[in-house]
Amino acid sequence: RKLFTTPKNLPPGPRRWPIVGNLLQLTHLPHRDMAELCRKYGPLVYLKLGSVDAITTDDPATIREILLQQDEVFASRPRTLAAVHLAYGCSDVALAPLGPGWKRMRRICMENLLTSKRLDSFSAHRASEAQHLVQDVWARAQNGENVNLREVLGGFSMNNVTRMLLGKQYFGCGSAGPSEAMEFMHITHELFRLLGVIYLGDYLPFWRWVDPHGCEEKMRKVEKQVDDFHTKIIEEHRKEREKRKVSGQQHDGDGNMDFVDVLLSLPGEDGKEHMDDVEIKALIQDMIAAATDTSAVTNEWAMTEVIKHPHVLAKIQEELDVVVGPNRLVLESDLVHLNYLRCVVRETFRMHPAGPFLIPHESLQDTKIHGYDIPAKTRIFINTHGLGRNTNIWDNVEEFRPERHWPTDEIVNKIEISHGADFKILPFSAGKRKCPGAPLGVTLVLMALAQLFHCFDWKPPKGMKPHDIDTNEIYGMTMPKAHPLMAIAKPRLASHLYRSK
Ligand code: HEM
Repeated sequence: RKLFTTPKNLPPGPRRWPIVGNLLQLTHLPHRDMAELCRKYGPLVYLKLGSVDAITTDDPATIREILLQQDEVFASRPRTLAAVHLAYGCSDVALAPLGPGWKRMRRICMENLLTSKRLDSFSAHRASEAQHLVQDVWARAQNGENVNLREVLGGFSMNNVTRMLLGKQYFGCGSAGPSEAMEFMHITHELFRLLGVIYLGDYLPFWRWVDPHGCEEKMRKVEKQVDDFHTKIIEEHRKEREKRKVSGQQHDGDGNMDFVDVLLSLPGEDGKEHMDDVEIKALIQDMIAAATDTSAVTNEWAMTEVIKHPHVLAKIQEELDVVVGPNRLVLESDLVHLNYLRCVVRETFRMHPAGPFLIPHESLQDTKIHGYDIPAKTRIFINTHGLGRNTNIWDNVEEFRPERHWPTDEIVNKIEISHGADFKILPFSAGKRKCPGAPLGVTLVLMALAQLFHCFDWKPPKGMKPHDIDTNEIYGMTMPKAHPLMAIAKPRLASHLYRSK
């Protein structure tokens, strides 16, 4: 067939081996390998991963071309085995291919779950979780313990998300109970891990039949556990609704409804009275996966960099002392005024983006970028980690310097924490697939950081200097720090503020 087809003018890239293509050139940190390839071959690089065509880029103009100019072509998702097993056959939002199914599920999210009105209705929950975070760290600080920031920040994100989605708190005084919390944590961790794995069976069809590490078997096991968990949650909610109906009790408005309640009350497709359980489960599953890990990972990185740079901590606290003062805790309404902290978050996203490759996109048809041929079904690795360290657009890329985001030429109203018109950072992506939870994500990140820096001084554990703290990462769907961040917290406000309800 090769003799009769016109050879494709593919983007430049490394030499490929038969069958495996470039798969063996990728290490356990593929975002770093791909950034290296962009340095060598240019802003757009072609790779053959087994039988799959792939391109990668860390260049703002090329990213804009893919996510905005050619959004229709590149906004689909590959049907990976993890997506099939762990996202209800790709019937969710995040891993669904572009099409009417994705469009409908995304609209349900945008119009019913992630509206500002709905998010506002959970502000009291968020305030109580912020208070709980402060009390938790305070208790640990009183005992002179090192604080495991991964644990406390993970608990904060998880509780916020599960209270909003499922009406349950998993950690702390009102929690659902230790065994249920452990079960939930275990399932979600395993799910994240499997979603992040580059599974060879997706690239080399024969590998799937051999599956020497039993990867697909593990996916099936987690698929079943997740489904049992969601079935239980839906049944509990149905029973509650039934009880309320029998006792004639009403929700006061829909302000008290968690996401499962909302989804149970929505009509289904084609005139059905209700949405299917599978659709509800897929959406809930998506929201838990998309919201918890991203915000917790970002917070741990921000804390890491700030504790490594004491002068940054001092500047954040200076701002907090002016905006909030020493006599109360931070409120959500303060967050828009914390511009230096907002620069810290932008700088964190530059150096440690939560999704190093966003969620991989896939092209729907043959197209061209910069004159090169891009075949249909090409997998797109937009390298946000490489973008933040691209020396063509950033100076001193390894230096954590929030000031670089402070505008020089205008009066600062509010520092935006998104990609910005120049596409130099891309924490929430852009175009059709951009993150629909960005406002909530930004609030969760800013709130946790503002509370922790306002209430406490932070130092590395005894015997360590700030610059000893490591910043190694682990690759996955999200990219956490390799080792949990431990630090010493010293309260800096009057003690009654830590105890108040
Ligand atoms: C700091 C927090 C967060 C970060 C950094 C983040 C980042 C991202 C990124 C990079 C994507 C992939 C976009 C693409 O593939 O082009 C994404 C997708 C998504 N995010 Fe977020 N996110 C965060 C919080 C949230 C929250 C709180 C929710 C919902 C409650 C959420 C829901 C989603 C969904 C549903 C998608 C899939 C969108 C689609 O495929 O159409 N995210 N997010």
